[in-house]
Amino acid sequence: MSEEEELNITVAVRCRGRNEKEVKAKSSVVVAVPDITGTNEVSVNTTGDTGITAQINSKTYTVDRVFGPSADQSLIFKVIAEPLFQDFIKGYNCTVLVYGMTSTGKTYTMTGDERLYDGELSEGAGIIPRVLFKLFDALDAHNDDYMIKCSFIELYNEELKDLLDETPDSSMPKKLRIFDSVTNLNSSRSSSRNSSPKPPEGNNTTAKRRVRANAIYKPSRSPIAKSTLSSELNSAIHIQNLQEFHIMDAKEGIRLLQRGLRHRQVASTKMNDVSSRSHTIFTIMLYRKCNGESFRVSKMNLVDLAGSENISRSGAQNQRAKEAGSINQSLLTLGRVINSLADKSAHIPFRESKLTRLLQDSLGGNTKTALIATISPAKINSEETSSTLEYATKAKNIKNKPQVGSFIMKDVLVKNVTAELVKIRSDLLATKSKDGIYMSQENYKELTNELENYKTEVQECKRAIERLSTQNGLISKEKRITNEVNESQKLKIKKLSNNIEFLYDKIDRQHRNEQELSNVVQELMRALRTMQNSLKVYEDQGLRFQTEMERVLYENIGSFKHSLLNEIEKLKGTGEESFDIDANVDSLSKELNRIYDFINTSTIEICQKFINKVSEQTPNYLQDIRTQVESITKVVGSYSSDLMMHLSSISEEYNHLKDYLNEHFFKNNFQDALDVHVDRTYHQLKVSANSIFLKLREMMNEELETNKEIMMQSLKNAASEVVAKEMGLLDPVKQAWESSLENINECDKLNSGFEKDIGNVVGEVFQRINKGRLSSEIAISEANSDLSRFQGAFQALQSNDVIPDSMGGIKRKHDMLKLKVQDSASYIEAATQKFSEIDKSIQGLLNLQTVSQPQNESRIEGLLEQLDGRPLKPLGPSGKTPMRITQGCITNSDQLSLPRKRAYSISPIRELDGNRKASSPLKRKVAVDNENVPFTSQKIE
Ligand SMILES: Nc1ncnc2c1ncn2[C@@H]1O[C@H](COP(=O)(O)OP(=O)(O)OP(=O)(O)O)[C@@H](O)[C@H]1O
Repeated sequence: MSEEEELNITVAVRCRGRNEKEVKAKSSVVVAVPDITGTNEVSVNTTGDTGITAQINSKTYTVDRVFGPSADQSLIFKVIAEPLFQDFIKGYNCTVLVYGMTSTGKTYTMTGDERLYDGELSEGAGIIPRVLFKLFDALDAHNDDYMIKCSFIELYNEELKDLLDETPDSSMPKKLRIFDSVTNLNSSRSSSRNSSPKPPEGNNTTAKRRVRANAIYKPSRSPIAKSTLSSELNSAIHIQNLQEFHIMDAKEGIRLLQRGLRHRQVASTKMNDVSSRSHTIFTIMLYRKCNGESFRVSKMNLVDLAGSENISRSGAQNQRAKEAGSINQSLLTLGRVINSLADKSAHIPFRESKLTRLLQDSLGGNTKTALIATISPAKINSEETSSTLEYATKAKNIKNKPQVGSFIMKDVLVKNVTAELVKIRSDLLATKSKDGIYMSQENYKELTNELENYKTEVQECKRAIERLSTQNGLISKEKRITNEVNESQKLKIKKLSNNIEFLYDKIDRQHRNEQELSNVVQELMRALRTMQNSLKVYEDQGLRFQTEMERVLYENIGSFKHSLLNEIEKLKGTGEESFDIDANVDSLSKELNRIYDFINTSTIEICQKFINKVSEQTPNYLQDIRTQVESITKVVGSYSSDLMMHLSSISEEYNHLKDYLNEHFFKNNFQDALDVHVDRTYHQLKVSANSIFLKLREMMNEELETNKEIMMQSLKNAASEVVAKEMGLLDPVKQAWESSLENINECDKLNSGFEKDIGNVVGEVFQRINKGRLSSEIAISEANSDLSRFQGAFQALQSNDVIPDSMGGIKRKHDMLKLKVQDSASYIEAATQKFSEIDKSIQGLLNLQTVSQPQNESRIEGLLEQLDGRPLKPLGPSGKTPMRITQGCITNSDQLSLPRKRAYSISPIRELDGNRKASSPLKRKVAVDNENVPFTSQKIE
């Protein structure tokens, strides 16, 4: 490689396996890398898709080398660090950087396990320990003269710190300052950017001095005078006050590394338990004899950058956030520097941060540089992973012009080292001459003061320790007691928690019970409403039924009565008009049938509806039914008594008629038959009606009796009792429980009691419901059987042929009577004529009386005696002649040309003329033929 040849920065990616946190978070692997190495591509699928879409949504980055989770420390060293190391020992300045988000393995890669095991490194050792060991191995193998110095700096919050500085805390460590060196030993190779002013202490940096180091030179382990040698380097950057330590072997280098690491800023973050919060640079300076009198100077910077994480994701707060801010600020500038270098910009913003100033020579300078980007494979870090890879691929474009380092002449080197040695030796001599302790007066005083201060502090500390020990004893005792209390409280809490769980369970169950009860109550209310509606309908129907019954009965009874009265009137009249009992009897019969039908239909309908409703609804509303049925029963009772009244009034009317007929017309055996029929008919009617209503009433009563006190009331009581108890007990229990845990036990007891009660009550309710349902079912079946009995009764009533027979008999008898009445009427008519004739004769006789009174009188009397032999009765107030029909036989058949048949004697009682003497009765004897009325009166002589 020619010295002026440009060389790209080597960029490698190291992807670790998923760590514990990522596995716990079930964050999938979104980074595709080989298991160990073998490719230069890495792809990230930020969407987390799988399959083909994963490939489509993946982004691939190309770098120089990619290492997977199984790539070990030795492989990384071998592939990335060793080539640079080889260049380093050849005299090139080299830099290895690790960059990446927190917890991705930067420190692991750069330092790893730096401990020695039996003087050997472990497998986990990172680049720095490996370089140290490799370096001495290589140099010793070549048997060259060399000198090695190390420094270790940290950049934390934009402040530089010498990690190897062991200045006591009491004395202020000297501040490190960065200077751009203009005194390059090899000015022709110096960077054009190295134009900063010369550092103040750079007085020994004489240009281009060639020093031949002595091969036997063994530098002291004490730090070389500050800035003495560093100022002579051809480094572009000079750090004032930085201590550099000679090391004789790798172990010394390891110890320095460990010393520096102890001083490093670490903190625990959300993402890394031991997170490096700073950028560190471990620098190894190699002075290696190249030819004759000169030594080649080369430097190796091993840079562990702080995490490039997102502040919010790292959980950084306050100090951590500030750190993250400045870390990110430095990295941001680094990114801009990388971008500018990659884009070959005219201005490279190295001076914008200390980090970029320190790395100035490594990036785009004459250093050989490798960048290892560390990444996480997990999806949760995919954003940062992409960002890291963006950086890495950008950095890959940076070109450096690596150059072999500067030289230092052996004599200069020896002179400087000798001067240092002399100083150390004089110090040593002075120390020996003063009994092993040398110190300036000033230092001694300072130290004595410090010692006194320390003593005082120690005394104070002792007292504080004693105080604290006493306190500690007390606290320990208290702690023990508290622990015991805690334990017992924990037990109590556990117990209480169990109780609470148990109570929650109970409350849940109670809620469910409440819910069920409220559903039952709602059901009951619904059933009640339905029943009320149904009963309203029943009431209406009952009323309509009653009204209709009353109407029908009144109408029929009235019309029947009316027609009877008419007939009677007719009979009482002249007898000329015949009365039509047929029609009345027919209409009565029809009306009765209609009433029966109506009663039958209505009752069946009512009963059917009732039964349907009873069947439909739960038995719980029977109490209401009972009330309603009671009212129906009352209505029916009153209707029944009304009916009975009507029937008795009908019966009375019939009795009147019967009496009348008995008294005035029927003096024969028909009356008995008529009586029997009439009585039987009305008895039938009465019996049927009574039986209908008795049955109805019986049915209702039975219904009520059976279901009495069982259903509605008990269930209602039970339900309200349960709800009241529930509500009464639940609220206090809840409140008591919430207000105090101590009450929980009490609540528990109450709840147990309550649970028992409610169990009993609910059991009772269910028993009653079952009982009620059974009773209801029995009642329904009984009602059904009653209904069928009832229907049977109606059918029997309807198919009763006694009534029509009776009616037929009545009719026939009536016909017969009618004929007789007609006969009677004809007879009466004939008799009237006869009477007229007799009257005329009497008139004649009376006229004659004036002529021969005594004679006439005796003749009339004789005549009258011939007629009847009865005295004449005075006339009634109506002026009509009352008649009496007496069944008998005509005794004197010779006097009348009538067949010897049944005869009726008519005894008209006429009002006598005022002239006529009351004491002279007229007697007549009339013979009547049944069929014809050939009526002949005896001539009065
Ligand atoms: N490739 C790896 N193989 C095995 N363990 C690893 C690997 N990379 C990282 N680790 C482990 O992961 C943990 C975090 O790594 P490390 O501290 O090196 O991360 P970091 O990038 O330096 O984080 P920070 O920026 O916070 O300092 C450590 O316990 C380390 O041992």
